[in-house]
Amino acid sequence: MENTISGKKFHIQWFPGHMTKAKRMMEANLKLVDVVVELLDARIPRSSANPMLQQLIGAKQKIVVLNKTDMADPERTQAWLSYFKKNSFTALEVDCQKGKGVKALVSAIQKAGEPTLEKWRKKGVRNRSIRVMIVGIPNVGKSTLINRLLGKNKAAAQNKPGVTRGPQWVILGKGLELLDTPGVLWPKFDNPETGFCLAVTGAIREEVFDQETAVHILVQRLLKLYPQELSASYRIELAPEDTVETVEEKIARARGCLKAGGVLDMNKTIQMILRDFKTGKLGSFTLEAPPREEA
Ligand SMILES: Nc1nc2c(ncn2[C@@H]2O[C@H](COP(=O)(O)OP(=O)(O)OP(=O)(O)O)[C@@H](O)[C@H]2O)c(=O)[nH]1
Repeated sequence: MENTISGKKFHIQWFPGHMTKAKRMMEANLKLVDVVVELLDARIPRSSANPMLQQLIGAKQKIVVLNKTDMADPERTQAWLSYFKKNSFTALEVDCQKGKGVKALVSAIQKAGEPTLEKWRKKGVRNRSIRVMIVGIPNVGKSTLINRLLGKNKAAAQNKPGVTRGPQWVILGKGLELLDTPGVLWPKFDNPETGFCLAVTGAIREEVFDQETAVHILVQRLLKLYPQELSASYRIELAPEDTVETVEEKIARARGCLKAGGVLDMNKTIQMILRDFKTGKLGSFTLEAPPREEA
């Protein structure tokens, strides 16, 4: 993929090959479940969704869950939840790291599974559990959510895309059974904007995109959306004549990113900004607004 975004060329070296196996496995597993929980990154609800999922799950019940809300703009999270609800989706917010919203999710799954149970009851089956599966793009927090639902550290959660494996059903209690293996949705790169959002939030490995360009676009975006927060976070004064480059230099100076001889170390600065954004240290930012708001 190569294209321009905000006047800058943004290229992602993406080889979808290794996602094919994950996709096949997910398709097979989807057939086994009653309720699908689609986990999205609250900072990029559009880019972290894969529209193909809807085709794959057909008429099955789906719950949209915005995760990492601790790192997202609360106002935009509410706007996205309203948007999903208006479009007839059950939508919730969670912070899987702290376990916020997980109880409400369990209730929502029980509610979503009720029509299936009703069908089974009509056939005379009384003790059938609701079968659930979590799906989402790499690094969105699937394993962390499974751990939260299990209440113990069973599935391995690591901050590296593509590490979740090992299928089996686990009993959650409350009439719920969870597929231990989440469905890994392949990231979509239908436009450079999506690629950029996936890159700066950690859904794709840093080796496959140009960090400098990604950070330039990120700083440009933050200057537009969250200038006060950016200025407060790095303790820099912003001026009307500032450009992305001058702002990055101010950040380098404020953070003492210097090479020998007092020269600004822009490489180090770029990596620091990217890390600060990814980990939420920079602030609670959401890069995408729901469709109607943007009009
Ligand atoms: N701040 C924050 N971090 C989170 C949250 N949920 C998950 N994380 C972090 O995000 C990273 C990825 O989480 P995982 O649970 O491994 O994600 P995954 O979707 O299973 O990842 P893959 O195995 O790559 O598909 C980890 O460092 C988690 O600690 C959250 O709500 N807030």
